[in-house]
Amino acid sequence: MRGVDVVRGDTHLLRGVDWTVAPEQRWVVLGPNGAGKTTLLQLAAAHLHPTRGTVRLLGETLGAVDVFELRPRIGLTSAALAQRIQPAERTGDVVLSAGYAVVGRGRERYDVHDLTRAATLMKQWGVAPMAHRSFGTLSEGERKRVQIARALMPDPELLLLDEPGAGLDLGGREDLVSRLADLAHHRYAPAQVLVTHHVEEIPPGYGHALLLRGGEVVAAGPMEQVLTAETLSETFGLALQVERADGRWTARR
Ligand SMILES: Nc1ncnc2c1ncn2[C@@H]1O[C@H](COP(=O)(O)OP(=O)(O)OP(=O)(O)O)[C@@H](O)[C@H]1O
Repeated sequence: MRGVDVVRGDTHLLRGVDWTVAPEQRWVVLGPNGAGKTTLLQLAAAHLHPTRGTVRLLGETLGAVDVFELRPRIGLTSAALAQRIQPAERTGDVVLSAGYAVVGRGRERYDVHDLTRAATLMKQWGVAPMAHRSFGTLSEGERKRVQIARALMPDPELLLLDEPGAGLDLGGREDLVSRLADLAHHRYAPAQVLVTHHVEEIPPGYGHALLLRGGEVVAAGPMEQVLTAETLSETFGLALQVERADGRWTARR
């Protein structure tokens, strides 16, 4: 992104954003409520165009590419997408139908490759035993993992996770963080961008951070340089102490 503004009425949702994610990088986007994180991710998912500036995604420029060709190359999980999944949908179909970028299994035909990939991803994300259950009967943690398996189904080049830890209990969060850490360390995994409010949710293996406040970038770059008491305090508007131990981060007043 170069000089990106997103403006609605008189409000700047994003202002002057410059940001580059390289294929092998894993980024966390941190900021308080209303900072513009979801808006940033919507741009990165080719679901939104900038008002000003340039967004280049996977070698294509937004505005000069058919977004329907671009979107299957990008995996996205978000609360908004999760709401579109029918509670009665079979969990296995939620994952399987992602290959066709549809919610709800219709008349698509799946080959053995699709079925094998869906089964493998469901096993990796610990949801294989629920394949035959309806999505609506799953716990929040299980639903989150199903959504990530779904996002990975088309083998995307870029994976965008909007608050995957929201609504999870401590055990669910720790399980998710360790699975995301495994994915982060995987050599052939896609570039990854994870949006969160909490430094405790940063998986080991994520090396870069972008801090957002009021639609503007406070800091962006290698995690150790960016995630300091000073920048985090500025981002969240309160005096914070930041600590790192065994690859995990904590913050407190
Ligand atoms: N269409 C719109 N018109 C005006 N303001 C909008 C519009 N869409 C979003 N906003 C505002 O833009 C700001 C940024 O929203 P965004 O959802 O990107 O923030 P966020 O950082 O993801 O917040 P949260 O952490 O609460 O999810 C918010 O104040 C929101 O109310």
